[in-house]
Amino acid sequence: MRLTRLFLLTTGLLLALVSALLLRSIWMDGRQVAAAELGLAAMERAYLVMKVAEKASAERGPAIPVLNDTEPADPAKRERLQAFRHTTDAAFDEALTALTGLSDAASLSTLAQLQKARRELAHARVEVDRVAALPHARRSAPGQRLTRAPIDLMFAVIDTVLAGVTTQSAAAEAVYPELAMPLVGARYAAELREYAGRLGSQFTAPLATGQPLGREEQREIPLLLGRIEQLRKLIELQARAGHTPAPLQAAIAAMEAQYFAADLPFIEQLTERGITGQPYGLDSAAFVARYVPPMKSIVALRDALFAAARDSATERVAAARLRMAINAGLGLAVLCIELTVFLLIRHRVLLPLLRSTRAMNAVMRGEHIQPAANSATMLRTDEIGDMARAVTALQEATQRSRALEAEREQLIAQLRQASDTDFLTGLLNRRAFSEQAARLLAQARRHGWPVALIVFDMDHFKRINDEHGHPAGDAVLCAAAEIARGQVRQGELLARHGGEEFILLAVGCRPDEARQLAERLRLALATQPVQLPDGTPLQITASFGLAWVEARQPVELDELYRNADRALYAAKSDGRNQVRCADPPPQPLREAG
Ligand SMILES: Nc1nc2c(ncn2[C@@H]2O[C@H](COP(=O)(O)OP(=O)(O)OP(=O)(O)O)[C@@H](O)[C@H]2O)c(=O)[nH]1
Repeated sequence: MRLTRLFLLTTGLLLALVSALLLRSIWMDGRQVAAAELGLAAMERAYLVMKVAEKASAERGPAIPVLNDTEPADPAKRERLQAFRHTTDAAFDEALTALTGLSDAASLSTLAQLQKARRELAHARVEVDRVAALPHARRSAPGQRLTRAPIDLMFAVIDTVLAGVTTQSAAAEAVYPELAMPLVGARYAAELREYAGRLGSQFTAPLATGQPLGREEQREIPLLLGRIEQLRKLIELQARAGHTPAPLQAAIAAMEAQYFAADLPFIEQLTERGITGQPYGLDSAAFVARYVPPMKSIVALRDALFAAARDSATERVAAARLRMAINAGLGLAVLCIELTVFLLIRHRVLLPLLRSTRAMNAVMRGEHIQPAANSATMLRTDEIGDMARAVTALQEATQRSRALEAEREQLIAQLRQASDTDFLTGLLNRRAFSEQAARLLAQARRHGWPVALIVFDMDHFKRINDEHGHPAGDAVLCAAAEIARGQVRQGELLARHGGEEFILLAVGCRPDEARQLAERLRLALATQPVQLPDGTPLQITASFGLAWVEARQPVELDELYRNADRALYAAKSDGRNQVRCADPPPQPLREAG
């Protein structure tokens, strides 16, 4: 597997793994935060239900005077009861609103319990109103105890509400088991407040009628006192479990001082009088004013216990959120670092490697690539920089060596051309002609082509030299070569054979075509005056000797040349400026030029 692919694969896997771990951590933290928030919300709802219990319990206070009212009825007592009923209804409404729409089992169960309690309360209120509407003599008739039944109904309401408190706070305790102590303590305090109220309720009717305590009250009071003492111990136990915050300690001390140290001895005195038939020494209103206010210390303790639990739960929610934020932050940081490392390795190692590999491949293919002498990679001081510099040096060395090689090739080609070329006319020289002619003749032999050889020599050239100077003779030779070159076709080999003699080999040229070619050459030379270096035009002529072999005949260059030379000699001898053929026997073809 290629390194880049392997790197991409491992980085991708690593990224996926870290992302998965990060998501899992966030998901788990999120669940903890959600659970903590749910627990806190359950705790708040438990508190709302406790408030319902408190308000419904408090409603008994003004109900008893109404039930024991004499004729004519006191409207103030009824108004006071009505005001308490409104307060209870508001507490019910608030708790029911908080519970409505929730789908967890605890909330559904609490909602059902509260709805049941509200129905029971409505029934108890109907009973209170019905009994209160009866004549006083009937209500207060000894042994009737008609006023007791509606109050018992109201007691039952509180039992139902407290069951709801238990359900709801159990939901919070499930999330915060370590907060069970203060939560249970708060529940006990709510219960204590209820039993303290019930204890007081035992006296309001006897005090209102001035009668001693009945059998029922005498049986109920010790039971209530026992339950109250039991709850007192339980609360103390719950509150003192673990660290007890200062506000909680103060609330316990206040309850002990106000209710247990002052209110309960007062109740014991009243009980003693009620049993022995002594006068109570106060009416029911004075009793309420004396007994009820210290009970607020129990409610205060309940609130302090609940506040301790709530503060602790709020701290836990905040801690869970902080943990989630830290985990998410750390995870994101790891992701960012990994991405940065990935990009750094890719940018600083892999890409320079790829570029260097491409450059090396280009060097091997012989492509020209401009070395990036000033690139950022070249300026680096690390190993990649060393590698890039080495690759660039190699590129430069290779290019230098290529340039030298090309120069050498060019030089060789120039030398070869110079060695093949006649320096004066630029035509092939005799040596090169011999080499190339040998190849052409071999080709002609293979294919059985006819071959013609024309040798021509400038007429009276010595005279030109003598009359116009050697440079003029050179110029005439150059001009003659140029004129001859103009008549030659592709595949025909023209050369300066030496001195003022030229030679032309035509392969695949039949004898008649060869004759026409020689004649065309002769005519061209004879009809185009040559410009001497001093500007003087000069008419020149040349004599031609032609030799050939027919198609599929054996052919040798030397023999052909000898025959052509003989024909040339004949042309010279016959007066020059003419073409003579070697075979068949030379015949004059001369036409006046
Ligand atoms: N300017 C010049 N003259 C050359 C060159 N090569 C040979 N010659 C001269 O060419 C002349 C040849 O003269 P000859 O062989 O007598 O022939 P010719 O004068 O042309 O007379 P015919 O061939 O019989 O017509 C000599 O004077 C050579 O010096 C050359 O490269 N340049």
